[in-house]
Amino acid sequence: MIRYIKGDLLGHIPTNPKAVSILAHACNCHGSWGGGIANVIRRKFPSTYSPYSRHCQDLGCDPSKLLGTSIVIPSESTDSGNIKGLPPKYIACLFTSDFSESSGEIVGYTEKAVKELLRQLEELRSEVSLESEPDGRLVVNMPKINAGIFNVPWEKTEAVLKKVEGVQFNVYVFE
Ligand SMILES: Nc1ncnc2c1ncn2[C@@H]1O[C@H](COP(=O)(O)OP(=O)(O)OC[C@H]2O[C@H](OP(=O)(O)O)[C@H](O)[C@@H]2O)[C@@H](O)[C@H]1O
Repeated sequence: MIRYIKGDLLGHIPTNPKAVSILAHACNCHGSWGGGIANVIRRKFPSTYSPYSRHCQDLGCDPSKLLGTSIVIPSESTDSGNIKGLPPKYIACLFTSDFSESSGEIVGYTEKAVKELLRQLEELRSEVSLESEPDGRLVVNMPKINAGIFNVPWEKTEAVLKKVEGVQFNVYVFE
């Protein structure tokens, strides 16, 4: 299920103030958050950049080992992107492209990475109170992933996200 919310993803506040919010974004395999929302996340949640970058280096920045996978990185409470009184946000990295993939390939990797993310979150929720809907479905907050620097028409990514069950996607639309 997709819910569109007008506004800045970084300003997301969960309905339950005790819940940990997941902010997901599309990542490359080079270990760089240079532009777009990745650069904003790097500035707002600096504690999450090294774990992302190290993860890429550890796998030799090898697209064949990274594309279609995801990692979840808890931010530090000292990161300026965290909101006072709320638990530190967790940043989810979806490895969807390495700049040489076609739109179709990016969409395929997006589906795999999102499903892997959900598997990780289902395990994590036994230890951490993750943001969820009243019916228990996990909530994943994201921008229109792939629709900027990765240059994939949003409708293609949207079609894939619509097929994923058991999760509520909050897609923030930055005006
Ligand atoms: N605060 C905000 N709240 C809500 N929505 C926001 C927003 N700020 C921007 N948007 C929108 O969010 C969509 C995605 O646009 P982006 O271009 O960011 O990401 P993308 O997924 O296409 O591409 C990933 C590569 O971008 C970087 O590349 P570099 O490092 O520079 O090489 C990464 O590292 C990857 O490699 C566009 O609709 C933006 O309008």
